[in-house]
Amino acid sequence: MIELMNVTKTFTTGKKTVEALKDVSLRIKKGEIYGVIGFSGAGKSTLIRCTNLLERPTEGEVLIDGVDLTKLKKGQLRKERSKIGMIFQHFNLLSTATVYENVARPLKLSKVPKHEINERVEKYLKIVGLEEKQHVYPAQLSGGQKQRVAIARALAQEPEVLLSDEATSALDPNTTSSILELLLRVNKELGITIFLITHELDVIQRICDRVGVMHQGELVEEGSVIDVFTKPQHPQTKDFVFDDANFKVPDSIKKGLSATGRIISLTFIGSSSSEPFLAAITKKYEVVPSILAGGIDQLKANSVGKLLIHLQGDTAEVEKAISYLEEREITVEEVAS
Ligand SMILES: Nc1ncnc2c1ncn2[C@@H]1O[C@H](COP(=O)(O)OP(=O)(O)OP(=O)(O)O)[C@@H](O)[C@H]1O
Repeated sequence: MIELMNVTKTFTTGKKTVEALKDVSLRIKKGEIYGVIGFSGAGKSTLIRCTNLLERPTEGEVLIDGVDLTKLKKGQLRKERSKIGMIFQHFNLLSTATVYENVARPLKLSKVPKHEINERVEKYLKIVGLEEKQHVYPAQLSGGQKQRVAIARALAQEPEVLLSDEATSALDPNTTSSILELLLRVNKELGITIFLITHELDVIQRICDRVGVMHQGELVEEGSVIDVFTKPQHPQTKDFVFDDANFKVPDSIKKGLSATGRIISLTFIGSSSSEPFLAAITKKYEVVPSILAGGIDQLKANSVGKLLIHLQGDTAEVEKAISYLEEREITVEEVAS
Protein backbone atom coordinates (compact mmCIF):
# COMPACT_ATOMS: atom_id res chain seq x y z
CA MET A 1 0.00 0.00 0.00
CA ILE A 2 2.65 2.57 1.12
CA GLU A 3 6.21 1.84 0.20
CA LEU A 4 9.14 4.11 0.89
CA MET A 5 12.23 2.88 -0.89
CA ASN A 6 15.69 4.19 0.00
CA VAL A 7 14.35 7.62 0.84
CA THR A 8 16.93 10.29 1.61
CA LYS A 9 16.21 13.92 2.43
CA THR A 10 18.91 16.53 2.75
CA PHE A 11 18.18 20.12 3.78
CA THR A 12 20.66 22.79 2.86
CA THR A 13 20.49 26.18 4.52
CA GLY A 14 23.39 28.42 3.59
CA LYS A 15 26.49 26.35 4.12
CA LYS A 16 24.80 23.99 6.55
CA THR A 17 23.57 20.60 5.39
CA VAL A 18 21.29 18.36 7.44
CA GLU A 19 20.63 14.77 6.43
CA ALA A 20 17.13 14.46 7.89
CA LEU A 21 16.48 11.02 6.31
CA LYS A 22 19.21 8.54 5.49
CA ASP A 23 18.19 5.74 3.16
CA VAL A 24 14.87 4.93 4.83
CA SER A 25 12.82 2.04 3.49
CA LEU A 26 9.54 0.82 4.91
CA ARG A 27 6.38 -0.86 3.76
CA ILE A 28 2.93 -0.31 5.26
CA LYS A 29 0.25 -2.86 4.49
CA LYS A 30 -3.30 -2.00 3.52
CA GLY A 31 -5.51 -1.73 6.58
CA GLU A 32 -2.82 -1.57 9.22
CA ILE A 33 -1.88 1.13 11.70
CA TYR A 34 1.84 1.76 11.48
CA GLY A 35 3.56 4.13 13.90
CA VAL A 36 7.01 5.67 13.81
CA ILE A 37 8.45 6.74 17.13
CA GLY A 38 11.54 8.84 17.73
CA PHE A 39 12.88 11.66 19.84
CA SER A 40 12.81 15.26 18.65
CA GLY A 41 14.95 15.78 15.54
CA ALA A 42 14.97 12.08 14.59
CA GLY A 43 13.38 12.86 11.23
CA LYS A 44 9.77 11.75 11.85
CA SER A 45 8.03 14.84 10.44
CA THR A 46 10.27 14.82 7.39
CA LEU A 47 9.45 11.15 6.86
CA ILE A 48 5.69 11.59 7.00
CA ARG A 49 5.83 14.76 4.87
CA CYS A 50 7.81 12.84 2.25
CA THR A 51 5.01 10.26 2.14
CA ASN A 52 2.59 12.69 0.48
CA LEU A 53 5.35 14.75 -1.08
CA LEU A 54 4.67 17.83 1.06
CA GLU A 55 8.43 17.45 1.19
CA ARG A 56 10.12 16.05 -1.92
CA PRO A 57 12.72 13.36 -1.14
CA THR A 58 16.25 14.13 -2.31
CA GLU A 59 16.52 10.49 -3.40
CA GLY A 60 14.35 7.40 -3.32
CA GLU A 61 10.85 6.36 -4.26
CA VAL A 62 7.47 6.84 -2.60
CA LEU A 63 4.91 4.34 -3.83
CA ILE A 64 1.21 4.45 -3.02
CA ASP A 65 -0.58 1.39 -4.38
CA GLY A 66 2.45 0.79 -6.61
CA VAL A 67 2.44 4.32 -8.12
CA ASP A 68 5.68 6.26 -7.55
CA LEU A 69 4.61 9.77 -6.53
CA THR A 70 8.06 11.22 -7.17
CA LYS A 71 7.68 10.51 -10.90
CA LEU A 72 4.26 12.13 -11.39
CA LYS A 73 3.40 15.42 -13.09
CA LYS A 74 1.46 18.04 -11.11
CA GLY A 75 -2.05 17.00 -12.22
CA GLN A 76 -1.46 13.28 -11.69
CA LEU A 77 0.14 13.98 -8.32
CA ARG A 78 -2.91 15.95 -7.20
CA LYS A 79 -5.10 12.99 -8.14
CA GLU A 80 -2.95 10.44 -6.30
CA ARG A 81 -2.68 12.75 -3.30
CA SER A 82 -6.45 12.74 -2.92
CA LYS A 83 -6.01 9.16 -1.67
CA ILE A 84 -4.04 10.52 1.29
CA GLY A 85 -5.56 12.56 4.13
CA MET A 86 -3.48 14.21 6.82
CA ILE A 87 -3.93 15.52 10.36
CA PHE A 88 -1.51 17.66 12.34
CA GLN A 89 -0.47 18.42 15.92
CA HIS A 90 -1.94 21.94 15.78
CA PHE A 91 -5.02 20.99 13.76
CA ASN A 92 -4.43 23.58 10.96
CA LEU A 93 -8.07 24.76 10.89
CA LEU A 94 -9.18 28.00 9.28
CA SER A 95 -10.05 30.23 12.22
CA THR A 96 -12.33 32.49 10.16
CA ALA A 97 -14.45 29.60 8.87
CA THR A 98 -17.13 27.59 10.67
CA VAL A 99 -16.72 23.88 11.37
CA TYR A 100 -18.93 23.15 8.33
CA GLU A 101 -16.81 25.39 6.09
CA ASN A 102 -13.56 23.88 7.36
CA VAL A 103 -14.70 20.45 6.26
CA ALA A 104 -16.42 21.64 3.07
CA ARG A 105 -13.75 23.95 1.66
CA PRO A 106 -11.25 21.33 0.43
CA LEU A 107 -14.15 19.50 -1.21
CA LYS A 108 -15.16 22.67 -3.06
CA LEU A 109 -11.55 23.05 -4.21
CA SER A 110 -11.65 19.45 -5.46
CA LYS A 111 -14.85 20.32 -7.35
CA VAL A 112 -17.04 17.80 -5.56
CA PRO A 113 -20.74 18.47 -6.52
CA LYS A 114 -22.59 20.69 -4.02
CA HIS A 115 -25.17 18.15 -2.84
CA GLU A 116 -22.39 15.61 -2.27
CA ILE A 117 -20.39 18.12 -0.25
CA ASN A 118 -23.39 18.55 2.02
CA GLU A 119 -23.83 14.82 2.43
CA ARG A 120 -20.15 14.20 3.13
CA VAL A 121 -19.80 17.04 5.64
CA GLU A 122 -22.80 15.77 7.59
CA LYS A 123 -21.69 12.16 7.40
CA TYR A 124 -18.15 12.76 8.62
CA LEU A 125 -19.05 15.31 11.29
CA LYS A 126 -21.43 12.67 12.62
CA ILE A 127 -18.69 10.02 12.61
CA VAL A 128 -16.43 12.27 14.68
CA GLY A 129 -19.33 13.19 16.97
CA LEU A 130 -19.59 16.88 16.09
CA GLU A 131 -22.80 17.13 14.08
CA GLU A 132 -24.11 19.67 16.60
CA LYS A 133 -21.18 22.01 16.10
CA GLN A 134 -21.48 22.69 12.37
CA HIS A 135 -22.03 26.41 12.76
CA VAL A 136 -19.48 27.30 15.41
CA TYR A 137 -15.97 28.63 14.84
CA PRO A 138 -12.78 26.79 15.87
CA ALA A 139 -12.10 29.28 18.69
CA GLN A 140 -15.26 28.00 20.41
CA LEU A 141 -14.00 24.40 20.43
CA SER A 142 -11.72 22.46 22.77
CA GLY A 143 -8.44 21.01 21.48
CA GLY A 144 -9.98 17.56 21.14
CA GLN A 145 -12.97 18.93 19.23
CA LYS A 146 -10.64 20.85 16.90
CA GLN A 147 -8.77 17.64 16.15
CA ARG A 148 -12.09 15.92 15.45
CA VAL A 149 -12.92 18.62 12.90
CA ALA A 150 -9.50 18.08 11.31
CA ILE A 151 -10.18 14.33 11.19
CA ALA A 152 -13.61 14.92 9.61
CA ARG A 153 -11.98 17.24 7.06
CA ALA A 154 -9.43 14.57 6.16
CA LEU A 155 -12.06 11.79 5.99
CA ALA A 156 -14.44 13.85 3.87
CA GLN A 157 -11.96 13.52 1.00
CA GLU A 158 -12.58 9.76 1.34
CA PRO A 159 -8.89 8.84 1.40
CA GLU A 160 -7.38 5.36 1.55
CA VAL A 161 -4.62 6.47 3.86
CA LEU A 162 -4.57 8.83 6.83
CA LEU A 163 -1.25 10.39 7.83
CA SER A 164 -1.08 11.62 11.40
CA ASP A 165 1.69 14.02 12.39
CA GLU A 166 1.75 14.02 16.22
CA ALA A 167 -2.05 14.38 16.26
CA THR A 168 -2.38 13.92 20.03
CA SER A 169 0.77 15.70 21.20
CA ALA A 170 -1.03 18.94 22.07
CA LEU A 171 -3.86 17.17 23.94
CA ASP A 172 -4.35 16.14 27.58
CA PRO A 173 -4.36 12.41 28.45
CA ASN A 174 -8.16 11.98 28.45
CA THR A 175 -8.60 13.78 25.16
CA THR A 176 -5.69 11.81 23.72
CA SER A 177 -7.51 8.60 24.64
CA SER A 178 -10.70 9.66 22.92
CA ILE A 179 -8.85 10.72 19.74
CA LEU A 180 -6.96 7.40 19.71
CA GLU A 181 -10.28 5.56 20.06
CA LEU A 182 -11.60 7.55 17.11
CA LEU A 183 -8.54 6.67 14.99
CA LEU A 184 -9.02 2.99 15.85
CA ARG A 185 -12.65 3.25 14.73
CA VAL A 186 -11.68 5.01 11.51
CA ASN A 187 -9.22 2.21 10.78
CA LYS A 188 -11.60 -0.59 11.64
CA GLU A 189 -14.93 0.68 10.35
CA LEU A 190 -13.82 2.68 7.33
CA GLY A 191 -10.86 0.42 6.50
CA ILE A 192 -8.46 3.35 6.29
CA THR A 193 -4.74 2.60 6.58
CA ILE A 194 -3.09 4.86 9.17
CA PHE A 195 0.53 5.98 9.19
CA LEU A 196 1.36 8.04 12.26
CA ILE A 197 4.40 9.59 13.85
CA THR A 198 4.72 10.28 17.55
CA HIS A 199 7.21 10.70 20.35
CA GLU A 200 4.77 9.07 22.80
CA LEU A 201 5.19 5.39 23.47
CA ASP A 202 1.65 5.21 24.74
CA VAL A 203 0.22 6.06 21.31
CA ILE A 204 2.16 3.21 19.73
CA GLN A 205 1.09 0.80 22.48
CA ARG A 206 -2.57 1.59 22.24
CA ILE A 207 -3.34 1.60 18.55
CA CYS A 208 -0.46 0.47 16.34
CA ASP A 209 0.00 -2.95 14.75
CA ARG A 210 3.59 -2.32 13.74
CA VAL A 211 6.18 0.21 14.79
CA GLY A 212 9.36 1.70 13.38
CA VAL A 213 11.94 3.45 15.54
CA MET A 214 13.80 6.44 14.11
CA HIS A 215 17.11 7.78 15.31
CA GLN A 216 19.21 10.45 13.62
CA GLY A 217 17.47 10.09 10.27
CA GLU A 218 17.60 6.29 10.18
CA LEU A 219 14.97 3.66 10.75
CA VAL A 220 16.92 1.66 13.31
CA GLU A 221 14.34 -0.99 14.20
CA GLU A 222 10.91 -2.13 13.14
CA GLY A 223 8.52 -4.96 13.78
CA SER A 224 5.19 -5.87 15.35
CA VAL A 225 4.49 -3.77 18.44
CA ILE A 226 4.55 -6.86 20.66
CA ASP A 227 7.97 -7.99 19.36
CA VAL A 228 9.55 -4.57 19.61
CA PHE A 229 8.16 -4.15 23.13
CA THR A 230 9.22 -7.47 24.49
CA LYS A 231 12.52 -7.84 22.62
CA PRO A 232 13.85 -4.38 21.83
CA GLN A 233 17.21 -4.60 20.05
CA HIS A 234 18.52 -1.13 19.33
CA PRO A 235 19.70 1.05 22.27
CA GLN A 236 17.28 3.77 21.15
CA THR A 237 14.35 1.35 21.27
CA LYS A 238 15.44 0.19 24.71
CA ASP A 239 15.46 3.82 25.83
CA PHE A 240 11.80 4.12 24.86
CA VAL A 241 10.67 0.77 26.19
CA PHE A 242 12.49 0.95 29.51
CA ASP A 243 12.04 4.69 30.04
CA ASP A 244 9.23 4.36 32.54
CA ALA A 245 9.36 6.60 35.60
CA ASN A 246 7.82 3.86 37.75
CA PHE A 247 10.64 1.52 36.83
CA LYS A 248 13.50 3.85 37.68
CA VAL A 249 15.54 2.91 40.74
CA PRO A 250 16.74 6.01 42.61
CA ASP A 251 20.56 6.19 42.61
CA SER A 252 20.71 6.16 46.40
CA ILE A 253 18.87 2.80 46.54
CA LYS A 254 20.61 1.39 43.46
CA LYS A 255 24.03 1.57 45.08
CA GLY A 256 22.99 -0.48 48.10
CA LEU A 257 21.11 -3.07 46.03
CA SER A 258 23.95 -3.48 43.53
CA ALA A 259 26.30 -4.36 46.37
CA THR A 260 24.13 -7.33 47.35
CA GLY A 261 22.89 -8.62 43.97
CA ARG A 262 21.76 -7.63 40.49
CA ILE A 263 18.91 -5.38 39.48
CA ILE A 264 17.15 -6.71 36.40
CA SER A 265 14.00 -5.89 34.49
CA LEU A 266 11.83 -8.68 33.10
CA THR A 267 9.43 -8.19 30.20
CA PHE A 268 6.97 -10.86 29.15
CA ILE A 269 3.86 -11.36 27.03
CA GLY A 270 0.53 -11.65 28.85
CA SER A 271 0.10 -15.42 28.81
CA SER A 272 3.44 -16.13 30.49
CA SER A 273 2.58 -13.61 33.20
CA SER A 274 0.40 -16.20 34.90
CA GLU A 275 3.35 -18.59 35.29
CA PRO A 276 4.94 -18.41 38.72
CA PHE A 277 8.45 -18.03 37.33
CA LEU A 278 9.84 -16.18 40.36
CA ALA A 279 8.74 -19.01 42.61
CA ALA A 280 10.30 -21.46 40.14
CA ILE A 281 13.74 -19.81 40.17
CA THR A 282 13.69 -19.61 43.94
CA LYS A 283 12.99 -23.34 44.13
CA LYS A 284 15.46 -24.40 41.43
CA TYR A 285 18.42 -22.16 42.23
CA GLU A 286 20.06 -20.57 45.23
CA VAL A 287 18.65 -17.14 44.48
CA VAL A 288 16.39 -14.71 46.30
CA PRO A 289 14.35 -12.38 44.08
CA SER A 290 12.72 -9.27 45.55
CA ILE A 291 10.22 -7.26 43.55
CA LEU A 292 11.05 -3.56 43.25
CA ALA A 293 8.29 -2.58 40.81
CA GLY A 294 5.75 -4.25 38.55
CA GLY A 295 3.00 -3.50 36.07
CA ILE A 296 1.09 -4.61 33.00
CA ASP A 297 0.91 -2.57 29.78
CA GLN A 298 -2.11 -3.11 27.58
CA LEU A 299 -1.14 -3.13 23.91
CA LYS A 300 -3.70 -3.09 21.10
CA ALA A 301 -4.01 -6.89 21.00
CA ASN A 302 -1.90 -8.14 23.89
CA SER A 303 -0.73 -7.36 27.35
CA VAL A 304 2.90 -7.08 28.36
CA GLY A 305 4.04 -7.60 31.93
CA LYS A 306 7.03 -5.80 33.39
CA LEU A 307 8.85 -6.54 36.61
CA LEU A 308 11.85 -4.91 38.14
CA ILE A 309 13.57 -7.24 40.56
CA HIS A 310 16.62 -7.48 42.75
CA LEU A 311 18.22 -10.90 42.40
CA GLN A 312 20.45 -12.03 45.21
CA GLY A 313 22.70 -15.08 45.09
CA ASP A 314 26.13 -16.15 43.95
CA THR A 315 27.11 -15.29 40.38
CA ALA A 316 26.73 -18.77 38.89
CA GLU A 317 23.29 -19.32 40.45
CA VAL A 318 22.07 -15.90 39.33
CA GLU A 319 23.29 -16.62 35.78
CA LYS A 320 21.42 -19.95 35.78
CA ALA A 321 18.25 -18.27 37.00
CA ILE A 322 18.54 -15.64 34.25
CA SER A 323 19.02 -18.35 31.59
CA TYR A 324 15.93 -20.14 32.94
CA LEU A 325 13.90 -16.94 32.54
CA GLU A 326 15.23 -16.28 29.04
CA GLU A 327 14.34 -19.82 27.96
CA ARG A 328 10.77 -18.93 28.87
CA GLU A 329 10.71 -16.04 26.39
CA ILE A 330 11.14 -13.50 29.15
CA THR A 331 13.32 -10.57 28.13
CA VAL A 332 15.91 -9.94 30.81
CA GLU A 333 17.67 -6.58 30.87
CA GLU A 334 20.25 -5.62 33.46
CA VAL A 335 19.73 -2.21 35.01
CA ALA A 336 23.09 -0.40 35.05
CA SER A 337 24.44 0.02 38.56
N1 LIG B 1 12.82 22.74 6.33
C1 LIG B 1 13.94 22.40 6.94
N2 LIG B 1 15.11 23.05 6.71
C2 LIG B 1 16.25 22.68 7.33
N3 LIG B 1 16.34 21.67 8.22
C3 LIG B 1 15.21 20.99 8.51
C4 LIG B 1 13.95 21.30 7.89
N4 LIG B 1 13.01 20.46 8.36
C5 LIG B 1 13.64 19.64 9.24
N5 LIG B 1 14.96 19.96 9.33
C6 LIG B 1 15.98 19.27 10.14
O1 LIG B 1 15.88 17.88 9.88
C7 LIG B 1 16.05 17.13 11.08
C8 LIG B 1 14.83 16.25 11.32
O2 LIG B 1 13.73 17.09 11.61
P1 LIG B 1 12.23 16.54 11.80
O3 LIG B 1 11.35 17.74 12.08
O4 LIG B 1 11.90 15.68 10.67
O5 LIG B 1 12.40 15.67 13.11
P2 LIG B 1 11.28 15.13 14.11
O6 LIG B 1 11.68 13.77 14.53
O7 LIG B 1 9.94 15.30 13.48
O8 LIG B 1 11.43 16.12 15.32
P3 LIG B 1 10.30 17.04 16.04
O9 LIG B 1 9.40 16.07 16.75
O10 LIG B 1 11.09 17.91 16.96
O11 LIG B 1 9.64 17.80 14.92
C9 LIG B 1 16.31 18.14 12.19
O12 LIG B 1 17.70 18.26 12.36
C10 LIG B 1 15.71 19.41 11.64
O13 LIG B 1 16.37 20.53 12.16
